[in-house]
Amino acid sequence: MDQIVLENVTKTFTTKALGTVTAVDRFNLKVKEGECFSFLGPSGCGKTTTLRMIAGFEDLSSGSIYLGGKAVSVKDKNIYVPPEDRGLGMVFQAFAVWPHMNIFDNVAFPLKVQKRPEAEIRERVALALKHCSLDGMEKVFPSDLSGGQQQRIALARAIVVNPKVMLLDEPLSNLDPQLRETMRFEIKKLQKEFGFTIIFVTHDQSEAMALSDRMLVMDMGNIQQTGTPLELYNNPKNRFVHSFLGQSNFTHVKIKGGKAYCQGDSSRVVWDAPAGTKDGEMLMATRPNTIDINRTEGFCTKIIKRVFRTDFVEYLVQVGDDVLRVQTPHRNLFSEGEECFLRFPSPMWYPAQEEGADEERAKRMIV
Ligand SMILES: Nc1ncnc2c1ncn2[C@@H]1O[C@H](COP(=O)(O)OP(=O)(O)OP(=O)(O)O)[C@@H](O)[C@H]1O
Repeated sequence: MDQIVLENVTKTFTTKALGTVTAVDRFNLKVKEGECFSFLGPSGCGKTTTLRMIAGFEDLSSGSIYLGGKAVSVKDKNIYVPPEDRGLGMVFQAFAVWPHMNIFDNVAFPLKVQKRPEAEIRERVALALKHCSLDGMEKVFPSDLSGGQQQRIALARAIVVNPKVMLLDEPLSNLDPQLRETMRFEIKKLQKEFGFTIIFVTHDQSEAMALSDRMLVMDMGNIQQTGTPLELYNNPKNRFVHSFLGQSNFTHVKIKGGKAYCQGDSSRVVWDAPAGTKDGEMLMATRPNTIDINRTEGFCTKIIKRVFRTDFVEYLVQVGDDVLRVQTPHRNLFSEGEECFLRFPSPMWYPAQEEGADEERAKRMIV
């Protein structure tokens, strides 16, 4: 069953400084029950606004939202269900545990708002604390706890209402990298135990890749691509998605008769273009760790620079007008200035004119 459905959801904001900005533009999405789904995108692309509309904190400019098959926001029918009646758990970036309340009272708060009987509150808080490894700490105040423990209070407070949907907006961004890793694991564990559907908002690609069953990449209010982490990483449909998920090289080439020629050195073939590619300018996109650098076969060039990193060696090499990064394990090392050959197994190909898309997007947003 689809647990969360967004149909043509649009949100515009009007401010004196910027005029009207389309924060979310005709957004369509279906998230299945029990799925962990991430929104990924750069700052200002509309992730939080979308989440806030699902939560009911933000009105829609147009479109509809359904949770568990029930209409919760339908603009043209004036349907609006307030946040507390949407059956959601939420954890936000500034996780806002109340410093003047002990752990028990923090976690019990949503149930007290719902005026649940005392005995039920005690039972449910105890269960939530146990699942978040906070049992026995009921009387402790948040100020005496670490960031990770405080984050657990926020999680316990979210799961105590038995939500069908959990909205997580950059919930780990205040934590150090090791704790982030642990908390990711805790969230997945809680999801398994409680079976809720997650929408996870982040601008951290590795976090989204590690947590999600499916995810989408947004840019300037628009969904660029939706799919599993692997689909998006291996088959990014445009240059933006390619560069947002992992590291990218973009090589300017000119296609002629199925061959990709160097820009800046038009007599040299870099690689074969896919069958049927029309003549003209294109971008050949590669990941630095997929380029085969060797001493015998491929496009001949020289090492401009070599940099040692912990897990790999990075070389900078010239291909036509572009400098590419190549990353390989620490063996068969090349020296700076040494001749080398490059092979590009399965590059992606994008239109060269996509380059101007950033300005275009910016223009489109101010109407
Ligand atoms: N209350 C508001 N009034 C005016 N403009 C707003 C408001 N809230 C958001 N915006 C604008 O809407 C756009 C999307 O913002 P949003 O916070 O959804 O982005 P985001 O992807 O969550 O960014 P971040 O990762 O930085 O949190 C931005 O251009 C932002 O300036």
